[in-house]
Parts: sequence; C-alpha cells; structure tokens
Amino acid sequence: MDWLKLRLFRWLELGTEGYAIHTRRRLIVINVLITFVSALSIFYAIFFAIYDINTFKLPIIFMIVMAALFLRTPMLHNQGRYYGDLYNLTVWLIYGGILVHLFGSNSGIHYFFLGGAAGAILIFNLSRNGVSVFSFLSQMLIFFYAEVYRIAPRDAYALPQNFEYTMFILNILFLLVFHYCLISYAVYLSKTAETSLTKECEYSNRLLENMMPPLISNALKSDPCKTIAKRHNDATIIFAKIAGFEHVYDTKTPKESVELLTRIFSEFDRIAQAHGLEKIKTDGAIFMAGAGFPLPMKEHAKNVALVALEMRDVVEKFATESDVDISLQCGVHSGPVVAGVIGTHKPFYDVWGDTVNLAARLETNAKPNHIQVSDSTRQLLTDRFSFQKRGRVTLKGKGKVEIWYLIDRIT
Ligand SMILES: Nc1ncnc2c1ncn2[C@@H]1O[C@H](COP(=O)(O)OP(=O)(O)OP(=O)(O)O)[C@@H](O)[C@H]1O
Repeated sequence: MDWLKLRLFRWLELGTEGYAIHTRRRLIVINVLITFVSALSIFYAIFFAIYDINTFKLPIIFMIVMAALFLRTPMLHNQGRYYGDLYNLTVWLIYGGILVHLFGSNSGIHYFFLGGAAGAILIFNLSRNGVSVFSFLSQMLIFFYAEVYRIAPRDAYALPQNFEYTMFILNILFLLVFHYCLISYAVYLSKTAETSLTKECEYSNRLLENMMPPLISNALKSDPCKTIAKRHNDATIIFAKIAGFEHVYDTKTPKESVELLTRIFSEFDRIAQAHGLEKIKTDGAIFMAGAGFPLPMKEHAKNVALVALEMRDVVEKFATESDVDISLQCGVHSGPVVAGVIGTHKPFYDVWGDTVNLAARLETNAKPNHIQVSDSTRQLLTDRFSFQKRGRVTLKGKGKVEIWYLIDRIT
C-alpha cells in the first residue's frame, strides 16, 4: 500500500521539480486533474466496450488516445511553467467538446466544464493571467452553450434512455468526487498556509520576547516602527565580568570553555530573573543587567546588590568545581538611564547614559573578586549591606570618583 502511495505521489509531482512552491502546487493540481480525467476516460472506454464494442469502437479508441494525451502533460511542465496548462486546456476543450457533441447534453458530460471552470479558479486564483481568464471563460461558454441549446447526441451514438440516464448519474457522481477533491485540496492549502503562518508568528514572538522585556516586545508587536526610548530616573546598572576566564580557553577545550561560560551565565540569568532584573546583554565574559526599567522598581539598588553577591558565590562555586582560576569582577552604579530599542533589523533593548558608562568603568577598574559600587548606590543600601571604603579613584573620563567595595548583606 505504502509503495503504491509513494508511486502515486511521485507521479503527481512529476515535472514540478525545480519550480517555486506556489507554481509547484498549481502543477500538482493539474497532474491530479489529468490523472482523474484519464482514469475516467479509461473507465468509460471499458464501460462502452462492455455495452457494445462494435457501435462504440471509434469513441472507445478516441477516449484511450485522449487519456494517453492527457498523461503527457507532466512532460510539458519541464518546458515552461504554463506549457502544461495550455496543452492540457487545449486537449480538454477538444476532448470535452467532441464528447458533448457525440453523446449530447443529456449525458451530463458538459457539467465537467463547470468543474473545469471551478478548477481554473483554484489553480490560478483568477489572476489577470491570460491562461487563467481564457481557461475559465472558455469552459463556462461551452457549459452554457450545451445547457441552453440542449445538444442532441449523434444518431449513431444515441443511447437508450435508461443508459443515458445512468451515464448522467455517473457523470454527476464523478463530478461530485472531482469537486470534493478540489475543495479538500483548497482546504488543505489554506490549512497548511495558516499553520506555517501561526508557527512563524509564534517563533518570531518567542524570539522577540527573549530579546526584550514583555512590555517592550508587546509594544513592538502592535507597532514594529514605533520608537521606543524612555528616561528612568531611578535605576541601577551592573556590569559583571568573570575575571580570569580568558585563561580558561588556554587550559580547557573550546567546547568545555563555552559550556562552562554557558552554565555560569545560565545561573546569572536565573538569579537576575529571580530578583526582577532586566538582562541587557552578554559581551564575551561580561554580563550586563539592571533594575528600575522598563518598569519602576522601588528597591532597584538592593536587588542589584543581592544579585551581585549571589553571582560572586556562583562564580566561586564553578571555580572550585571546574578547577579554574576565575572570580567575579563587578561594577554597580545607580542613577538615571535612558532605555530603548535600537534598530529595526535585529532590534535589541539597551540602556544608555552616564550611569551606564560609570557602572562599566567601575567594572573595568575593579580588581578580580571585588564588587565595586559608586557612592550613590551605597547611599541607597547603607543600612542593609556592609561596605569597605576604597576611596576616591580617578576613572577615565569621569575624574575622581568615590568607590566602595560591597562586602555582604547585613542579616
Ligand atoms: N549600553 C551599553 N552597553 C555596553 N557597554 C556600554 C553601554 N554604554 C556604555 N558602555 C561602556 O561604558 C564605557 C564607558 O563609556 P564612555 O562613553 O564613558 O567612554 P568611551 O569613550 O565610550 O569609552 P572607551 O574609551 O572605553 O571606548 C565604555 O567602555 C562603553 O563600552
């Protein structure tokens, strides 16, 4: 059974290789149609042969020849994307026209032109394409002509009334099957398109949600061109570097090094998330995050300080476990920031301003295994954390800045 199915699918896709997906679909529908019409022709050839082979010798030969001509259509797809359509349409108009002429309107054969016109709508979407319009109009014309003028059968092929009636019923049944196939295919196409659209949409939403806070990603989803930039007066920024990580690359394999960094940063992510911080980015062995944006946070400095202390413990744990000489080197500063989204291609949420610059400077200026905070951050935390004064230090571009080491929380 599977073998037969595979053969059938292969046959239906014949001549469609190499075309764009929408053209392939159209050509596959044509292959389905010609297979259906050829099978029907052979069925009728056998039907007439059983009924009276001598009288219907010519129509029987005609039907077999036409079935063979229809089956040639896939070979023409290779010549050009409309060759198969034109060839198939020409064969069908001649074939169907002659059959109506031979067996008359009462046989119901002309209803196949109605089905063909509906097929043209499905195949071409009735675009302004000449083949599409010609296919639809010519078939509708033949149908109305046969229906209005009630064409009589050729004398030699006039069938007894009950036979003619059987043929009519059979044709209507076949037409129903034909329409069922067409509609099922149309439904299948729209379902496939809908599913892939939903998948794409979910994927890009997930990407956007991973790249920026939900508040921002929702704003971008509703208006992708919106400029997102906002000043937040009470924020705290942390730059956390894994000092000594550059030597890990010398002692461990690239895979081991990247795996270790990923595990550490995953822990950082978890800690930051648990304290409501917004992760901004990682750059090499530096993890940057903050609090107080995009939504205000009353305890922004406290939460960042807690995160810094937990990060220090995490790095210590990994250093022991993996036997590497790494430690946390951190800079924290509180003040106003501007947060927003840069770019429309690969957009990302970022923060800027002097507060960010100073936090970065505090990190680069820190010694390994030290969390340096500015005086403004310390003032927000005095009663809950312990500090050690480092003193006034000159930082590049900032002049003399009072710096403190964050030691621990006061329990
Ligand atoms: N949004 C941000 N993301 C990452 N780093 C940042 C961000 N904003 C500022 N920085 C970093 O803060 C540091 C200080 O910035 P500042 O503007 O004071 O000086 P700069 O002249 O840009 O610094 P540098 O001379 O180190 O390039 C810089 O190293 C910069 O990379």
